[in-house]
Amino acid sequence: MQAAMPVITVDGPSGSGKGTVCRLLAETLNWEVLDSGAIYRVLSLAALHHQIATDNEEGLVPLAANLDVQFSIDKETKKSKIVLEGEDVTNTIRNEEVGAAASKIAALPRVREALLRRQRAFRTEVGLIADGRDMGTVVFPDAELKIYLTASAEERARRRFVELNEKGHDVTLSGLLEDIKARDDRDMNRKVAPLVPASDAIVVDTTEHTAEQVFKQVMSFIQDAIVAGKLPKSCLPK
Ligand SMILES: Nc1ncnc2c1ncn2[C@@H]1O[C@H](COP(=O)(O)OP(=O)(O)O)[C@@H](O)[C@H]1O
Ligand SMILES: Nc1ccn([C@H]2C[C@H](O)[C@@H](COP(=O)(O)OP(=O)(O)O)O2)c(=O)n1
Repeated sequence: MQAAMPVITVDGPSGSGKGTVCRLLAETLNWEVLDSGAIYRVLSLAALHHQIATDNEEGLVPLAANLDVQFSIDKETKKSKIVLEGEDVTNTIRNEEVGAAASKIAALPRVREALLRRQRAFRTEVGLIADGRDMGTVVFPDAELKIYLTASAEERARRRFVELNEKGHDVTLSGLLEDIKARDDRDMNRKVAPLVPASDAIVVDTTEHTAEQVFKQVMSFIQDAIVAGKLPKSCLPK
């Protein structure tokens, strides 16, 4: 039987820089990315389309189990594309309302259970960078390297403000800070798979660091894992 491919997990709260670091890592190592948050976001949009409330666990479980979603990478732009029930939802799922609804749905134990197999199926021919909240604790507890990114809520709200402003969204810094705190509270205090660093995760506070600095630091952890024999040397580019 073929050995399971290596996994690097990157967990942390909203705006801590997970997506940015995961994209850079995937490009450098030429590995696949699992954006697990996008799965929860897509499910919350599907629930909206099918008029299923975010607390209706009975209704959400079959929707999660049969979610008609495709993740792909556009060959020309190299950007990821997400299609739900035939509709391109790549941008729609990124707004804060969908994020908040995703966080509510994500608190339901049977919904999480229904999405487990779909997430684990991302571990295929090459290595996997897994981005989320419970990648190191629940989905890939045997991952070769686990990173937990964090930053102050104020800095994370500031980052989102800059990002959404650039995209032309009408948002306020105080509103985003409130949203981020509410989401942290829900994600960290739910009963199943709460957002916590795995006991064997390396915690990195990114508040005072640029994305480039954080990426370099994570690359140094990869080097350490190679020296320790946890990751194969072949995972680094020639
Ligand atoms: N270390 C950093 N310093 C400043 N801005 C950052 C940093 N890391 C990411 N960003 C920016 O902050 C925003 C949120 O980052 P993102 O990677 O989407 O976070 P997450 O996936 O954890 O929610 C993006 O606009 C990104 O460009
Ligand atoms: N592995 C995961 C990923 C996301 N979630 C939930 C909780 C999060 O608030 C929402 C949205 O996650 P997402 O990673 O897209 O959010 P951010 O980009 O970090 O703002 O989904 C989860 O419970 N478990």
